[in-house]
Amino acid sequence: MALASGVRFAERALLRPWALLRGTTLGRTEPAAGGGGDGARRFGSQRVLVEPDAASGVAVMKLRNPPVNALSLELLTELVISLEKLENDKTFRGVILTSDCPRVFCAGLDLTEICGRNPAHCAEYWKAMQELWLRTYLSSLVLVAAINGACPAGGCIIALSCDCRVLADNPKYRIGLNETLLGIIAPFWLKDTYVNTIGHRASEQALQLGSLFPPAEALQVGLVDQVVPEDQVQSTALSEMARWLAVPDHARQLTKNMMRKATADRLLRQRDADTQNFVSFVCRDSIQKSLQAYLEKLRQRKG
Ligand SMILES: CCCCCCCCCC/C=C/CC(=O)SCCNC(=O)CCNC(=O)[C@H](O)C(C)(C)COP(=O)(O)OP(=O)(O)OC[C@H]1O[C@@H](n2cnc3c(N)ncnc32)[C@H](O)[C@@H]1OP(=O)(O)O
Repeated sequence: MALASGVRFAERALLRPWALLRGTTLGRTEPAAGGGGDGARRFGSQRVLVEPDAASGVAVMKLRNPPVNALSLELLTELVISLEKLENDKTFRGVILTSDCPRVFCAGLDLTEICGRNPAHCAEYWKAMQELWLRTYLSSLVLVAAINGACPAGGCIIALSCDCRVLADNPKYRIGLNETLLGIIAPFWLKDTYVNTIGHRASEQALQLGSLFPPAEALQVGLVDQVVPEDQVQSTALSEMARWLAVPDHARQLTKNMMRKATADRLLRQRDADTQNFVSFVCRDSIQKSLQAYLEKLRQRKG
């Protein structure tokens, strides 16, 4: 189903979220393997698998957009809706966000969504990206990122929007904002998220250099909170979750809001201008050429 253009993503998501899904099966509920009662039923969509555990109030949300969980418009939409669904269900207090794709947590923006596309599509795409960031950054739930693969750019931003990050100890699983290496610029709210996590000087250096940090360095700079052997990522994420859930919700939520609201408000105040900046920037011929060359390099690297 083609999406009507010109209508704000957020408005449509609030009014008729299902209409945003193209060829998806969001809302499907099926029993988890070996599961029995309601607490073991999983739901989700084509690209986001949700395994809820009502007893603990924690859901595991798995990104599954193979091969690399690139943030397509569909994946962004499904993530927003799944998160909203859990937020609205008072059974749930926490979400562990992880990947269902081997070796990659999330490859960031789906470059095919902004390469060779018209301005209206780029605008719609960017609004969806803004929406996901706002939802995750301000979520009332405890969000723990169980980073079980490479985590560049937009993938890093999703992880940084969580409250806590556990990274698998594998030198190939690098994390950071590498936009400059693609010839593009992280917008101010990505930069703000970085600064809020690792501080101004470290961000200044890492953003300009487009650094992707291997696990030990990511831990050292403060991009992640724990680095553990790969087979312990989920259990460590659950332990972290327990630590965060031990705090009364209202106190934790108000504190989170106090820490993050100003950063989110900055985007909310200039969301349309940010979209226009993005569109006019990525639609430049020179930027399109850079993106095209980068995609080509990725495709050739494989062979
Ligand atoms: C002045 C005003 C300023 C205005 C603001 C401007 C704002 C600009 C936008 C800023 C935001 C940017 C955020 C981003 O997220 S940009 C995206 C950056 N992402 C990357 O650089 C990651 C690229 N991918 C990789 O490094 C690797 O793929 C990987 C994630 C490490 C995994 O490696 P692996 O070896 O397992 O897999 P392959 O490399 O072989 O990839 C498999 C196929 O997937 C395709 N692919 C990979 N990444 C992407 C992607 N991000 N988008 C689309 N497609 C991707 C790859 O080409 C392979 O495809 P193929 O099978 O067809 O060959």
